Amino acid sequence: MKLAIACDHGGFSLKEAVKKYLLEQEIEVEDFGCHSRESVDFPDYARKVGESIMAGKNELGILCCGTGIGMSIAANKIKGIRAAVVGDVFSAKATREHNNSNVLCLGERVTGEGLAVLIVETWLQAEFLGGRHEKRVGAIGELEKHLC
Ligand SMILES: O=C(CO)[C@H](O)[C@H](O)[C@H](O)COP(=O)(O)O
Repeated sequence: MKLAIACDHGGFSLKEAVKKYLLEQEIEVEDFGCHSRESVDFPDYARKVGESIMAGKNELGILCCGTGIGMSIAANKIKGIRAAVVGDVFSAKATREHNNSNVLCLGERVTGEGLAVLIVETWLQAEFLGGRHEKRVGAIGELEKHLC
């Protein structure tokens, strides 16, 4: 599996920790930056990850910022991206099983490194359940077509 990862300055340390974990699991990671604590704008990085997924270059993405919220708002503007801010293990599993989320957003100023890695592990191991959720995820796609 190929995974895209990125952060802003507020999520830099967490991105590095998550990346280290992923590489230890022998998961192929494409790192879109940033690469330091120098202030940057998170939408630029959400865009890089979202576009790489929609172009088929990566299957899933992980975005880290201070809260995870700005990254998720930005990533969800890209058609086909279902980004979820997650701060607990239950939601990590549910957002794959029910929402088929393809981007996980984490907040370094909110979630400790140990929990964040557990969230990543849980999110990657969970699978979309389909069934009744298929129709609902499809309805999200309809919203992207501006039908309402
Ligand atoms: O966008 C965010 C909040 O949703 C991220 O947490 C950013 O990392 C944060 O806004 C950056 O804030 P800073 O004061 O410029 O470090």
